[in-house]
Parts: sequence; C-alpha cells; structure tokens
Amino acid sequence: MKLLLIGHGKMGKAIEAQAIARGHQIAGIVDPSRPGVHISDFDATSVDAAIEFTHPDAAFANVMACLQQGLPVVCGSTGWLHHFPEARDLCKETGGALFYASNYSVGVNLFFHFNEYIAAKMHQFGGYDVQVREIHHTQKVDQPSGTALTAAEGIIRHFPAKTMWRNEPSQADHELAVLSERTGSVVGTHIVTYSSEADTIELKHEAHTRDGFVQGALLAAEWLVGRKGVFGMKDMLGL
Ligand SMILES: NC(=O)C1=CN([C@@H]2O[C@H](COP(=O)(O)OP(=O)(O)OC[C@H]3O[C@@H](n4cnc5c(N)ncnc54)[C@H](O)[C@@H]3O)[C@@H](O)[C@H]2O)C=CC1
Ligand SMILES: O=C(O)C1=N[C@H](C(=O)O)C[C@H](O)C1
Repeated sequence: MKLLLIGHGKMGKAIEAQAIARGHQIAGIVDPSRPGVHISDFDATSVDAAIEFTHPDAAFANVMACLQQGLPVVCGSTGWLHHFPEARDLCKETGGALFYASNYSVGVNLFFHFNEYIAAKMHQFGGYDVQVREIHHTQKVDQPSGTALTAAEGIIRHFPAKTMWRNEPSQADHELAVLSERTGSVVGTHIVTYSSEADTIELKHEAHTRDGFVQGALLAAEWLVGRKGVFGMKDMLGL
C-alpha cells in the first residue's frame, strides 16, 4: 500500500518503521517538522490510505482535509471527538472512508469488550461502586485519555447507576470518576475497579510498548482499502 503519514512523532515514526517492514510504501509525511508538504498535495491516485496521529487541536482539520481529497483515513488522535459528527457527515457526503479508534491495540479492544460485559453483570448486583483510572507519560496533552473515555462510555451504557463521568474524584453516586495520572514514560495503563465493603474486582490493561497501537493502525489501513463508510475496531475485529 501507498501510505500518507500525518504526524511524525512517537506514533508516526513507529508506524513508518513497521509499515516499511510490512512492505508498504510511504507516499508522504505531513508534519510541521517538514514544512511545504500538505495533505492537499495528495489524492487517491498517489495514496491508498492516510494514517493520522497528531494532536487534539490538529486532528479534526486533518481528517476533514483527507476526506475532501478523497483519501481513506485511519485516525488515532484523541481529544477531538466533540467534532466527530461533522467528520462522519463529510465522510457520508463524499462517499469516503474513515476509521477511528481511541486505541488500536487488539488487547485494549478485548479489554473494552470485557469491560462492557462486566459492567452489565455488576449492574445486576448491588453494593459496588466503580471507577476508571488511566496512567500515561508526561508528554500526553489530553486527559482523560481517549481509551479511558471509551471505557467510561461502555460502563455508562451498561451500568445505569452511573449517568455521567467526571475527571476527578466524586462523591456523587451517579458520577463515574475517571482519574488521570501523568508519570515518567508510561505507555498507557487503564484500570477499571469495582469496590464493595467486602472486596475489590479489577480489570487492567497495561501497554508495555507502542507495538500494539502500531500494528492495529496498520491492520486498520489494510482493512479500510476498498471500503466506504465510517468504521471502528468493533467492525474490523467482529467484537
Ligand atoms: N488510538 C491509539 O491507539 C493511540 C492514539 N494516540 C494518540 O495519537 C496522538 C499522537 O500521539 P504521539 O505520536 O504519541 O504524539 P507526539 O507528540 O509524539 O507526535 C505528534 C506529532 O504530530 C505532529 N503534528 C502536530 N500538529 C500537526 C498537524 N497539524 N499536522 C501534522 N502533524 C502535526 C507533531 O509535530 C508531532 O510530530 C495523540 O492524540 C495520542 O493520544 C497515541 C497512541 C495510540
Ligand atoms: O497519548 C498516548 O500515548 C496514548 N493515547 C491514547 C489515549 O488517549 O487513549 C491511547 C494510548 O493509551 C496511548
């Protein structure tokens, strides 16, 4: 495949290396460190898919630009989802292809699946409170993490005692506390904890490296080619 990489930071560089190892070509790299290269320089004749990992403030414009250029786009940037409905609408209008995941690791997507199952089960029993905790490296700019928000939304859908989340400790029974910690170079750890007076049950995912995110994003780009519409990991993995 001919790939356009948008963002050449920790994720973009790791995706570039893994893409080349898998036999893909890098058609271009768009990043402020490479002035003069723009998404508008590319179209569907030169690029099979764009992969976007940038910044919460940049992702929406990049995704819209890809859709306007007719480029299938795999986006992993977090912190911009309040704009997602506009991107979905443009994707439909243009007959384009958009793949989004707050976390491309297959392991995290199993964690999301088990999280929803556990939330529905725990709802059947009284006496437990639930909270979400995420720990990341100090360079991370958004909080809570996109992954923690996906987990929180999964809990809220299946555990009706919680109707909203809050990014701080909460004494209100209906609020799901989603706590964020920034320390060292932690790649990404997410923990869902159910506590009662009698016991504690935890579901934890700890990324050891970025390899899981990278492999998932490349799988998504390969899977997206030839498809039209808006997709996520559940579509690709059949979860
Ligand atoms: N969905 C997932 O599986 C994962 C998502 N992420 C998310 O991906 C994003 C990027 O993460 P990292 O690579 O760790 O960050 P990073 O800070 O290492 O790299 C971001 C890169 O984007 C570039 N950039 C900034 N504005 C840009 C623009 N307008 N156009 C093109 N490039 C631009 C920066 O110059 C930088 O090179 C974050 O939002 C992070 O939360 C990170 C890991 C996994
Ligand atoms: O910024 C990161 O590093 C990560 N961001 C994603 C998120 O916000 O959930 C995914 C992963 O946890 C790493």
